[in-house]
Amino acid sequence: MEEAGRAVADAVQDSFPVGRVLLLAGGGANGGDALVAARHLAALGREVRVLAAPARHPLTRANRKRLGAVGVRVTALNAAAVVRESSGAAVLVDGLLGTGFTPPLRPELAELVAAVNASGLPVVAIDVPTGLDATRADLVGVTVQAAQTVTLSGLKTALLFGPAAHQAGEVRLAALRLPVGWAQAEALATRPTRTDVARLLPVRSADAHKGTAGRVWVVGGHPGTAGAAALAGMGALRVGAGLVTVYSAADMPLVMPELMMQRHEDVAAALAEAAAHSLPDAVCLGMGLGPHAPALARLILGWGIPCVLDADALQPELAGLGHAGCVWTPHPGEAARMLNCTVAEITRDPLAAARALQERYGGAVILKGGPSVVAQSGGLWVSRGGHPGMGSAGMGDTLAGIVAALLGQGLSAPDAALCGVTLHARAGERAGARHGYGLSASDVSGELGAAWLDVVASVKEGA
Ligand SMILES: NC(=O)C1=CN([C@@H]2O[C@H](COP(=O)(O)OP(=O)(O)OC[C@H]3O[C@@H](n4cnc5c(N)ncnc54)[C@H](OP(=O)(O)O)[C@@H]3O)[C@@H](O)[C@H]2O)[C@@H](O)CC1
Ligand SMILES: Nc1ncnc2c1ncn2[C@@H]1O[C@H](COP(=O)(O)OP(=O)(O)O)[C@@H](O)[C@H]1O
Repeated sequence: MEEAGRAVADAVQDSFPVGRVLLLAGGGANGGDALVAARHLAALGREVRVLAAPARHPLTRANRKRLGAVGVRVTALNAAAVVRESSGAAVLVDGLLGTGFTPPLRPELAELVAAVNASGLPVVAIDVPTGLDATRADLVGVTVQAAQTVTLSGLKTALLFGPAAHQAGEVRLAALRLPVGWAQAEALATRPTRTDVARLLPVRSADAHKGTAGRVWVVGGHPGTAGAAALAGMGALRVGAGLVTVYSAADMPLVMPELMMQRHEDVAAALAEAAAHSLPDAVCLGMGLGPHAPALARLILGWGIPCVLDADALQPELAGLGHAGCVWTPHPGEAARMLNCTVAEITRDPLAAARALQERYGGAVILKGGPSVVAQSGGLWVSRGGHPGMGSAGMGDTLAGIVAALLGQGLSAPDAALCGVTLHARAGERAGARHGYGLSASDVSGELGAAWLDVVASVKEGA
């Protein structure tokens, strides 16, 4: 609570350095964080006013006493007091309710939230704006509209996705060292910076050649959806795969002459024959592959080599067959199929869904969206960036090829997943700046080389 309150005080001081600060403290730990923030702000010489509910949490009670001991008076919290004290304040800190809130909001709290929103003051919310259920991307009732949210320990679903995220304003993460026993039950995520990602990207020696830069097999395409496999192949080549062979049951468009396109009546037999000769560094399968996808997925998973399972290969019957080198890349519809639930259940809490997928399927999971979530056994990462123009067919196929190429260049499944979504999103931003909503997956592929250079440059720029 001490670290949390201090982080909130620092954020207020950074973003709203002048004028009186009005702090609202509920009775739980969220209110305790507000009381600690008030003490630190007072120590910095800021004029503070504190309105607090009776403290129910023992640490909150203790921090109320400490605040009194340094001469800060605490006044009873009610809507009339919020209206009165808002006048002349420069910023309001919302420490009413945090992750302990269970909807629906009780009427006295709803009245306070209305008074906060009517105050016209910029609001800094602690952990989550009051009224948001931290584990839901949708709104569950009246909610504080924050200018900034200082969230504690990790990012929550409500701060990242859907209409809930619009209530949070700019989100700052205060990574706390939690006392032993304060394990978080909810799914929390971090959002790596581009610099973090740049440090994971493969670096080649000067004498690298096509045989050492990753041999990737793409298994996809079916009459009518042959382009999906070609797009994955393009994505793989554009992030540096040395040799990309596409195995398909359909005739494919010649999109890049560098791709080795093989059409086979019996793809499984062709793959088995090629594998008997030598296995590739990574495989990417499922894009437009059609009904044979589960059987081919079983074959390829049995090889135990790094692989990406996408589209038609994302089937519930494969649960438990994943290994540490697999990356599963569902969009919410495919995720719902894999978890046997509705799409609404996936999009209501994408962090929990990504975690459940990883636990059930193994390896790493990319739950795609804007933003995408990467789940791995050690935790959850949320990607940055992308462009709304990326809502067009074939974008996911491109991503699957990108991730396979990174696996083929030696990255682990979680690192390939994180680097893949980052490069894909950055390339999407670049292509979006040129093409707007007319963006196509091929345009994104064309920007991947420049996106890679942007990510690497971030280390110098400190982004
Ligand atoms: N864990 C961590 O890592 C850390 C957590 N930290 C902090 O702890 C916060 C979580 O604290 P928490 O559990 O005390 O809950 P919190 O959000 O203050 O709310 C509890 C109050 O809510 C009330 N209430 C509930 N439902 C309601 C409703 N429908 N309508 C109205 N009221 C309702 C309930 O009232 P009651 O039902 O008891 O009358 C109770 O008084 C977290 O967000 C973060 O700020 C940091 O300090 C450090 C690291
Ligand atoms: N608004 C957006 N912002 C960022 N990324 C997006 C957005 N819309 C779509 N994407 C990305 O585009 C891809 C779409 O994947 P998917 O639905 O599987 O496409 P397809 O099946 O057509 O290949 C995902 O990687 C997703 O994250």
